[in-house]
Amino acid sequence: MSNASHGDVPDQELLAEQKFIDRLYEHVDALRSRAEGSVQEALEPVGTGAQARLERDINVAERSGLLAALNAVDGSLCFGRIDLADGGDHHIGRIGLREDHPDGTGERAPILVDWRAPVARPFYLATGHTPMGLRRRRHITTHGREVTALHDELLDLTDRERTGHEDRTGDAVLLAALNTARTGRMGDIVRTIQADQDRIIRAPHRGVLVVEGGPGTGKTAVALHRAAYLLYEHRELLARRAVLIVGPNPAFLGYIGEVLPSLGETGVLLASPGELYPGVRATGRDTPRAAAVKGRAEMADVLAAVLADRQALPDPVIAIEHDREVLMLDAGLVRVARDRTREARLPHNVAREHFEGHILNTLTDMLAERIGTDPYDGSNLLDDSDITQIRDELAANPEVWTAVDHLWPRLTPQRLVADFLAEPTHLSDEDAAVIRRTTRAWTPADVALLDEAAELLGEDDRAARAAAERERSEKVAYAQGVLEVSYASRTYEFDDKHDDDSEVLGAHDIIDAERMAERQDEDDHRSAAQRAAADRTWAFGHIIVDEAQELSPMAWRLLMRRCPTRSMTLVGDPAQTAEEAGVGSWDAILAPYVADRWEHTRLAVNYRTPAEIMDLAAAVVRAERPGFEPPRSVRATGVRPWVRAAGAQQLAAAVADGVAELMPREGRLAVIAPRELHTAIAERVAGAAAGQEPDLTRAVVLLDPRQAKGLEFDSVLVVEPGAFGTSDLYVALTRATQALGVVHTGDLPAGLAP
Ligand SMILES: Nc1ncnc2c1ncn2[C@@H]1O[C@H](COP(=O)(O)OP(=O)(O)OP(=O)(O)O)[C@@H](O)[C@H]1O
Repeated sequence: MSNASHGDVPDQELLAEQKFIDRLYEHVDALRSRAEGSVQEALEPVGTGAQARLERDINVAERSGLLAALNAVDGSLCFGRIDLADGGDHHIGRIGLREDHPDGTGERAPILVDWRAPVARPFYLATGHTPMGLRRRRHITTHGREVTALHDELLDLTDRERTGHEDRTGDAVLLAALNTARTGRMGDIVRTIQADQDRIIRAPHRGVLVVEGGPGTGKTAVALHRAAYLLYEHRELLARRAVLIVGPNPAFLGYIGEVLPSLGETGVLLASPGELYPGVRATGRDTPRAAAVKGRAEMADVLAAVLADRQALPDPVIAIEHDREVLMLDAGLVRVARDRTREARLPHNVAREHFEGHILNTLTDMLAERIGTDPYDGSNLLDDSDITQIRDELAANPEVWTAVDHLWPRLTPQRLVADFLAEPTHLSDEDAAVIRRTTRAWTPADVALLDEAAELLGEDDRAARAAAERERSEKVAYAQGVLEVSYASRTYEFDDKHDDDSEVLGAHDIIDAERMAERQDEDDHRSAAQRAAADRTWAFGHIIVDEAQELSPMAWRLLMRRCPTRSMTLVGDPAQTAEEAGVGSWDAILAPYVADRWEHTRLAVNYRTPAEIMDLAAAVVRAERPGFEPPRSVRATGVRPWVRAAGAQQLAAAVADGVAELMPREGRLAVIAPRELHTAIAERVAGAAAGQEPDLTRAVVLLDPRQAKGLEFDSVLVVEPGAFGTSDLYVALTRATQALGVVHTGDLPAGLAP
């Protein structure tokens, strides 16, 4: 709330900001109604001409992109202002806006600076020691379109002017954000990005950037804001190639799903590792052991060996009847054909054509020798055209194809992996038993195997590709012409940069000629992210992986294939590793792909968990690893967490009491308990959301420790901590922003016991 008290005297500073914000919204409303009108217009039927349809597509893409961005930022458009030491100021907001210059020259002057623009950077980094040319930084708090508070920090310590809104400690806005009741959906942090976070968000590093930090250090927030920043900074490339954000499970992706739209960005694909194989929904669940076996790097070799077994040899011969002759394909002949085919080092399905050729040649030679040999001198009486005719006739014999199908079958990834999981080979008996499949459902760990299989098999689509390529080059030439027209007529002012080749969302920026040509197909109006979701071989412009410590080596192989440029941001915390399948160190993850060419950064301040709770959580880890250092909590609340014993029969009742006690007036509470207790607890805690993907926006949510990963709540009640492993317990204890209780019947783990 406003920190200035002026009695009945209107606060001039507030009034001035309100006037400015009103002007911004007038501008936005005008832009919006123009954009709405033109989307409508652009959607009007346009006849059947290719050119008309293409122009309509450009218009719809361009205008609806602008509209979506304007809608997304409504209500929190502008949140800051910087006053420069040499006069002048800039307002900072979620998007940049320009308006007509008052001098009527037709110039368009920036009135709101996008938070990602270089001009806005001092807003996040300037300090009294390093003012970066600033005199003052102002945080503007709004409720809807109304300005409700201002917080000013003087950065020029010699300046005597006061506004009446001074924030002496400089952290009032941050602390208010941290103490706000949670909604069950992660919010953006664009108003209060801290300097160490800003450096990561804007890191110019183009390769792999690893961001490590303990619970609540803002790793997820930073990763998402980095995505938004990169989309701004490299809009042309990234809008075309899309950004992929990988999170541990669909519930987590739902939790973070609103952050980027609130920053005006929608061209991003969010997916969990189980969603990365188009056409497959991984609804099954593996045991941790099975996921670990399936995730091992050796599985790549195992699958290759499994596939090699499918390139069979006759046992002992295959007899083919042809033209009253019987041709015998024996193991020796087929081995030669197989070795020659393998030498080409092509994926299995692509290599099949070679194998067919070798087998046909073998049979042709056999037959030619049999029917064409001169009985007197042993020479062959057949000429080339006879040989060709024999070959053609053999190629028309279905028995030949039955043999080829047996010896070198065409396979889909699904077939190969399903057969392997039904009867696993090339593994120890113990590992085979662990992964043998009992249901038909695919699991997230299977997805990496399917992807590996798809690589090994390849797709024999050369004929289709050649035809598509011919057609496409004609369209590209045509689309290039249309784009040139679009570039010449770029107009609108969704921009705060002065140079003209920056961030305007023009058709020329978001779509290049090739993509435009593809889009020309009447029913393909998909965005890059949508196209990427449907294409296993899509190469993303950038990949962000959250909870990166959980991914298995096989999952890394899949992700690295999706990002040939290795432009990636990986965030994680090895101390929170839950999955057996997870890789132990960044080195182990990255060495096979980028050797040591990756950067490591660390976040050390915990913005979520108050110091009192963090002390307890750290004690649990220290009991196992004495030197363990948790991140430093940015605030203390004075509220101590409590630990209570309950009788075995009273556990559910004690949980219900704990919930009543910890229930925040506003906000969310989570009960984190072993899954086998969920039914009993749900009976006592009315209205709690539960299940595989519980609705996190409900007041009370019942989770197991794995589901709690990455989430946060105002209050948390941890039940039966003795049943959790150390890292799961560490995760569970660090989810609360305000209050924590623990209820147990059994022994307490070391660190929690008094
Ligand atoms: N600069 C900031 N301003 C306001 N809130 C912040 C800031 N940085 C982080 N937060 C908040 O702190 C909380 C924790 O952030 P986040 O979930 O990104 O942490 P994390 O490192 O991913 O945690 P974990 O590893 O425990 O999942 C979130 O509510 C986030 O909005």
